[in-house]
Parts: sequence; structure tokens; C-alpha cells
Amino acid sequence: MSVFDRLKTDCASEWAAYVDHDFVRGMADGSLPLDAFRTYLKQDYLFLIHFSRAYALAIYKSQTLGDMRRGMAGLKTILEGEMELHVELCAKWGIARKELETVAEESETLAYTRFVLESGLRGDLLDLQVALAPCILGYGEIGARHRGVVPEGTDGAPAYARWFAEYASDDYQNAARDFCDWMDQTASAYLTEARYPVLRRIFSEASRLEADFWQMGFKNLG
Ligand SMILES: Cc1ncc(CN)c(N)n1
Repeated sequence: MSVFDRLKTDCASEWAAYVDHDFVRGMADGSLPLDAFRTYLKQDYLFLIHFSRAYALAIYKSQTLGDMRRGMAGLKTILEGEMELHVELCAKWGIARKELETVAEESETLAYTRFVLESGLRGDLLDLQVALAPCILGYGEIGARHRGVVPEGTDGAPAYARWFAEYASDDYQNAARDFCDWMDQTASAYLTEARYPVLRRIFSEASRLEADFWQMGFKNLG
């Protein structure tokens, strides 16, 4: 069993609350208010800036050149893949890249990103990977599950279909698979049963913060 599968099994309720959140269901059936998605997407741009810093920290915490390369691959997935999706979607609504960078940070964005950075600063590469895992692996699961299912006809449907397509893409799915293998490889060197409860707490907390991040999208709806 992979470390990811073990953590997911042990944190089943937090995981389900994240990947089956109403926000995700609303994107999948097209009913999510477009304003909620815009709020989410703008905050997610800030989120990804901090997650890029977290992958840079993973490079710093690496013990081998192989780990460094894998950290760099994660960084590239964000900086050259995901963030461009946000810029592309926001451009359609007249929101420029510069404006995205100056959006005020919501407390949910702050809480989640700083939790991950703090987990990595305080711990080793494995602590940081476990804190990062719900992000990359949860979106991989969501993308694969909802690939091509958004019905047409609502304001948000084209954006939601584009969003799911990005996370269902071969590039993203391969990045998620590589991350899972990388975490298993680190665990084979550093995981002991004595430290597992700490890792489980990190994974549980990060999954809970992911669910809060979806919920944040519904804030400020009229
Ligand atoms: C909040 C959040 N979680 C995960 C991902 C996928 N990297 C994301 N873009 N944003």
C-alpha cells in the first residue's frame, strides 16, 4: 500500500469532505455560481505562489540530487502549468495577471499556505511532502473523477469544463503519480511507525484546510 493510500484510509472523513465538497459538485453539474468560482480562482493564484515557495523549500530539504529534480518538476507544474490556467481563465473576464498578484489574501489562503510552509520548515522532506500531498493528489483524483462531465448551458460551465480538463490532463495526472512515487521513496528511507501519527495529523489538517479553501469561494456571495 502506498503512503498516500494509508493516509487517505486513516483520514477518510476529512478526505471525503475535501474531494466531495459542494463546490466540486457544483462545478461538476454546472450549478456553482460563477462569482464563487472567480473568488476561488483569484485566491488560488495567490495560493499557488506560496505553494511554489513550498516546492522550492522541498528542493532545499532534499538529501539527493534526484529529490531536487523531483522538487523542481513540482515547481514547474505550478509555475508553467497551473498558474497559466488561472491567467487564461481570468483574462476572459478582463482580469489581468498584474491584478491577480495584488488581490488581498483571504484568511483561508493564509492559513493553508502557511501551515504547509511551517510543516516543511519545522520538519524534514517527508513532513513537507505529506503536507503537500492533499493538494496535488486531491486535485488529481477530482480531475480524473469529473473528466468531461460538466453539462453545457450555465454561465460557469465552459470555465468548469476547462478547469476539470486541466486536472484530468496527462501532464497533471503524471505529475500526481510521480509525486506519489516520490513520497513513497522518501518514506522508505525515513518513515517509522513512531512518527506516523505526526504525519497522519499533518495530512488530516491539510485535507481540512483544502475543504475550508473550497468553502471560502462561497464567502461574499450576494
Ligand atoms: C487550494 C488548492 N489545492 C490544490 C491545488 C492543486 N495544485 C490547487 N491549485 N489549489
